Amino acid sequence: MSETFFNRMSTETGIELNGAQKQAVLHTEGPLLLLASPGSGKTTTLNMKIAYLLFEKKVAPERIMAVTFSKASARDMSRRFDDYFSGWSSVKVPFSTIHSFAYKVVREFMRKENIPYQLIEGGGQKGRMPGGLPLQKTFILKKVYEDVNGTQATEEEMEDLMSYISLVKNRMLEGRELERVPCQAKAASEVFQAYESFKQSEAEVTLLDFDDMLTFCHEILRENPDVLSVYQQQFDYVLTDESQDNSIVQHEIVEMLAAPSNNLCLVADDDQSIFGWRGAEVDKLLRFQETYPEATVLTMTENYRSSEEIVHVANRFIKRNIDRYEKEMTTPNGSMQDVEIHAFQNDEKQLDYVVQQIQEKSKEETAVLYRNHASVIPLVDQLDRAGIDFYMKDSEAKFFRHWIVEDVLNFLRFSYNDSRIDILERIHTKFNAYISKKQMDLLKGRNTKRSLFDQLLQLDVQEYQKKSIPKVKQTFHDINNMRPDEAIVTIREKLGYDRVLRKMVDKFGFRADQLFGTLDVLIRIAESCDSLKDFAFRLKELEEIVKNAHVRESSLTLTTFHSAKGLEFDAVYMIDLVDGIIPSNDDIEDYRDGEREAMEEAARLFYVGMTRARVRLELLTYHYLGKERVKESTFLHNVRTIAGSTKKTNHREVASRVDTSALEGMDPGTKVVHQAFGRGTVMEYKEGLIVIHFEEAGYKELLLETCVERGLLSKEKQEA
Ligand SMILES: Nc1ncnc2c1ncn2[C@@H]1O[C@H](COP(=O)(O)OP(=O)(O)OP(=O)(O)O)[C@@H](O)[C@H]1O
Repeated sequence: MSETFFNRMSTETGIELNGAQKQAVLHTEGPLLLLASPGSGKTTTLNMKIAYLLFEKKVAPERIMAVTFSKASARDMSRRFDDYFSGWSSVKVPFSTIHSFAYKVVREFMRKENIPYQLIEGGGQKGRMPGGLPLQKTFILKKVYEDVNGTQATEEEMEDLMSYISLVKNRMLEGRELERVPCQAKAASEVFQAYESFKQSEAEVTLLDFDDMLTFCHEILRENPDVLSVYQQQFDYVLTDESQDNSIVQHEIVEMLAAPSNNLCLVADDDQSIFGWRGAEVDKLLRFQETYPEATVLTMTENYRSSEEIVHVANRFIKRNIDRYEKEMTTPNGSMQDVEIHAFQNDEKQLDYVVQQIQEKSKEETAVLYRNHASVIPLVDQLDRAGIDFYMKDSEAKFFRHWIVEDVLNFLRFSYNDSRIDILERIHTKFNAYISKKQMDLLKGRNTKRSLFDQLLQLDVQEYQKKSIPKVKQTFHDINNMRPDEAIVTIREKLGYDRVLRKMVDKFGFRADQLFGTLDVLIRIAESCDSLKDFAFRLKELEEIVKNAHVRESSLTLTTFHSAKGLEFDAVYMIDLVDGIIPSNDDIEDYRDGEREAMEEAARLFYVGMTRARVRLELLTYHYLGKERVKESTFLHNVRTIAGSTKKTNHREVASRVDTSALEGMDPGTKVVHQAFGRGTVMEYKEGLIVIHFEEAGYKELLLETCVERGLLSKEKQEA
């Protein structure tokens, strides 16, 4: 009977399921973990499974709970389902997110219990805080931060606090555990507790943020067996896609809901878990059989998406990670073209290359992938100037509102007219005229249209100011006649803005790479502008372009690695592959301190990126970012090693001088034994150094030559 179904499915959809996929479709009763590699048809199989339940087992659609990761993936899933089956039936499957289910539970419960509540995220908030500000999450957080610390939170601290709160709630942490979660914001755990008590007691109604949906829903279901039972009886089958990105609280909601029949199907790829920073808990998957001893675990490792070359490189690459289910990804697709690696002199040359490639190969469905939002702005600028249309998956205009951008614009405004006290007020502490608060107050009282520098000199100024103020005045005057890129460099170097920023980094814990990165991006944009006015205008224009880029139709997609999840393209360019960006400096530091979690997540992000490509995968790096010398990404180095060893060229310059036979295939992920340190896994091989994580001795960087010469290191023998 099922063969008839599969035959019909293949005629209707053009997809002939493989053995593992069919097995996954047919396994409907009891817990199932479907662990699968990228492009192995997870989403496809999940759709087919739902079709099987509906059309073959005649399950009513409302008795299936099909959960996706985000609203966007719920839409994608629904569209794919319609593409496959709209000719078959007009049934609509209610795909939803855990969040929307949780909100429904909370809503119904609060209504029934007559508990008034209000959301503090997502717009449309009613009510005011003491002081008149709207009852919104950010305002509340700013207020409680100030109450706890006596100072205002910086933008970075706010961002970090938001992630911290999300993580704490998604992992359901309490008490001392709160202090163990790293957060750059001062006294984060106290701020969190103050925030929680504000929400519960300050307003007339209970205030809820988005994460509260999950924790409240969890609590309601756990503490009210009658309520839980009502929801359990609504669904016969629970299926979740992208389960590697579910947090503990989300996993537990799903588990409660699927009980007692446990007709639960989790579709996941532990190697694509990239949301650990907001509480995703891959460990839950790794322990699935502990939770459900009767569970079936199926793996699907045949990648239908990518070429042989891409699959080979990605498969070898991800083995550098230790915390994972071991799988071997293969592909029925043939050989197409090598994975290309290009190293440019600087980021500007990389940009030129990408734009030129896109122009030449405009027919291909292409994506440019990057880690940070800011790094794509210069590309947006160049593409727009070249008249190339693009779509941005997660268009983010926040860059243009960053205080660094505001500062630079204010410097430029002041260079036009140095009598504007309102502008000097905002920047007087940020350049080297050393204007004190008292002097500012005196200036404010004067109210004339003359140069504020001239007026300052009439006040009681310090000896050093007598020299510095005329110089600064002249520099501002010069800036007004400069090209905009030159003007920004002058602000940074001659007016001392860089120095001020460095001090702020030390004092307030800002991230230096972000601040200076923002300035570098501004310089890139300024380079194509003729005047300061042009530059200011162009920034506004770019902000609009970015804001509108998520609605355009185009064969070119610009997206962060994170948002590329689940997508596929003919050609993929991964840009800015340098240490400090991917992996980030924090990832590298943690790793050197013996904590591999962040580094492994960064590697997964890199892996998600590579596995989006069907045919052409280009990995791009450079030697200089602006003026700063940078190192190519460790991950790119891994790929070079893998690609090199595939071609049988000897890429191991050091090893070639010694007996290399012991090292054949010692790529990241290889299990080794060291005479002194015991068993371990190769993490990295770079410039003669091999980094190994030993089970007992932890991380070691060893000189490969020495290890080989002395016969200290060998590959672990595979068990027969
Ligand atoms: N049995 C099959 N035969 C041919 N093509 C298939 C088969 N299964 C899936 N595909 C195709 O392979 C591609 C990848 O499938 P899908 O997007 O479902 O994979 P996935 O596992 O969800 O990927 P990822 O986790 O990387 O997002 C799609 O183009 C899909 O149509």
